[in-house]
Amino acid sequence: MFLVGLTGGIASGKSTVSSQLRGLGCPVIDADVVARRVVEPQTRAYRLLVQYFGQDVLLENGEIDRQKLGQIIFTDPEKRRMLNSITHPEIHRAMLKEILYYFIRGYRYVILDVPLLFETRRLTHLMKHTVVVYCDPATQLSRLMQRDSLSREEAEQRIAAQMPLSEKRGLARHVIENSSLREDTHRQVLRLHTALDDSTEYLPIRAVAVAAIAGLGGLFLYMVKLLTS
Ligand SMILES: Nc1ncnc2c1ncn2[C@@H]1O[C@H](COP(=O)(O)OP(=O)(O)OP(=O)(O)O)[C@@H](O)[C@H]1O
Repeated sequence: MFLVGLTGGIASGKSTVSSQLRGLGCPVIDADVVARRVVEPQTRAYRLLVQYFGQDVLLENGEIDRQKLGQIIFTDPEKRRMLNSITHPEIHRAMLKEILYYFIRGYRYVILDVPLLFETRRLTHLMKHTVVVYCDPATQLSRLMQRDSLSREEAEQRIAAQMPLSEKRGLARHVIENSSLREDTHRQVLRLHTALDDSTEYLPIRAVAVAAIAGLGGLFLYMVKLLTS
C-alpha cells in the first residue's frame, strides 16, 4: 500500500475532487473530519482540552467551540502548541487506524485529504504521491465569496492567510486544474485514478506484510508441532 496526499487552498476544490475520487471507489480519509471526531465529548482529547482551556471553549450542547478555540490560539502561540500537542497525536492515531483498515481490506493506496499538508510538512515524507487541486486566483476568490457569502475583502484576507496556491502547486507531484468545468476536473481525476491504479508502488509494503504473516504462520505451526509431539 502507498499513501496519496491530496491538498489545495481554501475553496480550490479539494472536496469536489475527493468526492469524485470516492465516486470511483477510492478510499479517502478526510483529515478535517478526523480532527472533529477526536475532540468529540467523551474522548481523551476533549477532556484534556476542557482541562486546559476551561468550560469557556464549550458550546451549549457540550461540544468544543472550534471557532472560539481558533480565535484563542490565533494570537497565543503557547496555547496553539498546547492544542496541537493534545490533538495531533490523536489525529495521527485515528488516521493510522483507518489506513490499517484499508490495508487489511487489500486496498493498494489510500488518499489522505489534508488541507495543510505542505504547511505542517509533518506528513509529506509519508506520501508517495502528492496532489494539489489548483484553480486560478480570480476563480478561487469568486468561488469562496459565493460559497461562504463573504465580501471581496473578507475572502481576500482568508486567501492571503494561507500559503499561496501557486507555491503548493510547485511542491506537488500531480496538479488537478480546477478553474474550469467540473467535467474537465473529472477527466483529470480519471487520469489520476488510472495512474494510481496502474502503479506497482504498493508491492514493497504488501510483500513485507505477506512475508511477516508467513513467518508468523510458520512460527505458529512450529510451536504447535513442538507442543503436540
Ligand atoms: N469546477 C468547478 N466549477 C464550479 N464550481 C466549483 C468547481 N469546483 C468547485 N466548485 C465550487 O467551489 C466551491 C469550493 O469548492 P470545494 O468546497 O470543493 O473546495 P475546498 O478546496 O474543499 O474548500 P475548503 O478547503 O475551503 O473547504 C464550492 O462551492 C464548489 O461547489
